Amino acid sequence: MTQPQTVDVPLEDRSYKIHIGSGLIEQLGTLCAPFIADRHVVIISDEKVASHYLPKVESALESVTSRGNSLVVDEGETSKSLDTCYQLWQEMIELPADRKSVVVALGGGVIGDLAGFVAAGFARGIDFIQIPTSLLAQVDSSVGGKTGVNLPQAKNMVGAFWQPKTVVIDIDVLETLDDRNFRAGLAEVIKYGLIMDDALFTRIESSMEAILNREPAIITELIQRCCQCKADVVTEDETETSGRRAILNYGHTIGHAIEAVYGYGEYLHGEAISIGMVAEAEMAKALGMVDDVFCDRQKAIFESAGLPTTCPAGKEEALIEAMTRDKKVASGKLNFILPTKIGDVESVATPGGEAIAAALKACS
Ligand SMILES: NC(=O)c1ccc[n+]([C@@H]2O[C@H](COP(=O)([O-])OP(=O)(O)OC[C@H]3O[C@@H](n4cnc5c(N)ncnc54)[C@H](O)[C@@H]3O)[C@@H](O)[C@H]2O)c1
Ligand SMILES: O=C(O)C(=O)C[C@@H](O)[C@H](O)[C@H](O)COP(=O)(O)O
Ligand SMILES: [Zn+2]
Repeated sequence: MTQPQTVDVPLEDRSYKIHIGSGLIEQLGTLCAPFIADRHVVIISDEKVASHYLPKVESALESVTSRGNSLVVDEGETSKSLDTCYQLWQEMIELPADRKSVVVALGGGVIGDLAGFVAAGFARGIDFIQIPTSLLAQVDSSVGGKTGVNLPQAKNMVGAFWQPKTVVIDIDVLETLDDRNFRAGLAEVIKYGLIMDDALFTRIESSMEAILNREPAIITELIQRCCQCKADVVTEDETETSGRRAILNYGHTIGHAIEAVYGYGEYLHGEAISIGMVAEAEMAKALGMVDDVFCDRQKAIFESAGLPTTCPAGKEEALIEAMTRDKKVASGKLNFILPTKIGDVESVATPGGEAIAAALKACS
């Protein structure tokens, strides 16, 4: 077994390590011992992930604590709701969990965001650990401490910044992830190339076959590079105050609107932001920030990853309405993160109607 790689997230008293490698679920006891030894553990997972990995995780953690419970919710985006939080808080108080209990999020981004928020709210905040199992969660959502749930009107509208104590990424679990969800995770990987790492973008372009074949070396490399990119951004602007962290939102203004307008079921997050990035690049083109060459190259990489780049016409008004509820709206002005070249983006305050129309036309 090769040594796990680590990425540090230096955030003063909220600092933590991300461990990346093969066979790490078996090593969970050792990796998590500093945070869970002899403490009560509440593993939160979804039914699909639990069916594959819960017994293994429970048994690995039993080596460091004898007190633990597992709570399993339905799989899918609709579990990222206040109703599910309430249900989990009720179950935790009955266990009973207390302020020294530790939540372990075992699953994709839905479970990480949900369980993180459950931990942030329970007894005014208890420790939590991320064990991300989808590609999307391994490259993005498990890092950085954004936790929360959706409202029907707006994605991720209720939440908290709550950093995990550690993140353990076992690449072996990707074996059981279905193809559609694997490709959805690639949308966030491509995003990191587009917003801040042109070499990563070129690497993805030239390695798509190996990536889609899930060759461990390239997958480990992508996870490591994305986690490092995210750690760098989060370290600079943990709570999205200076604006630096907002670059991670490229494609998300339209992407989140698509997810909400279609009822959080039709499009996976990665699919919605793939369409969102294509549309927002058209907006940047309408503003003279990028040219056709950029837009074509970006669209081609999403197509080669098997990701959607359009959604049906007819929902433009609902999409605009949903965008007005984006968390990047400040003092009534909606900010978009738009590309200037591969590897760089800028924040643009309320582009004109023509640019927004160009973006929505590109969606359909
Ligand atoms: N907090 C953040 O910074 C951040 C960043 C990006 C995305 N997100 C959020 O993440 C969510 C999307 O995450 P996701 O795409 O992981 O969705 P998800 O958690 O629903 O997982 C996708 C599907 O894959 C299954 N699955 C997960 N791991 C598996 C495995 N190893 N084997 C078999 N099946 C597995 C799940 O059961 C689910 O059906 C969205 O809600 C999005 O808003 C948050
Ligand atoms: O971590 C961040 O910051 C991001 O923006 C990462 C995004 O990929 C992610 O989808 C995030 O949940 C979106 O955040 P939001 O603040 O727009 O809800
Ligand atoms: Zn995202």
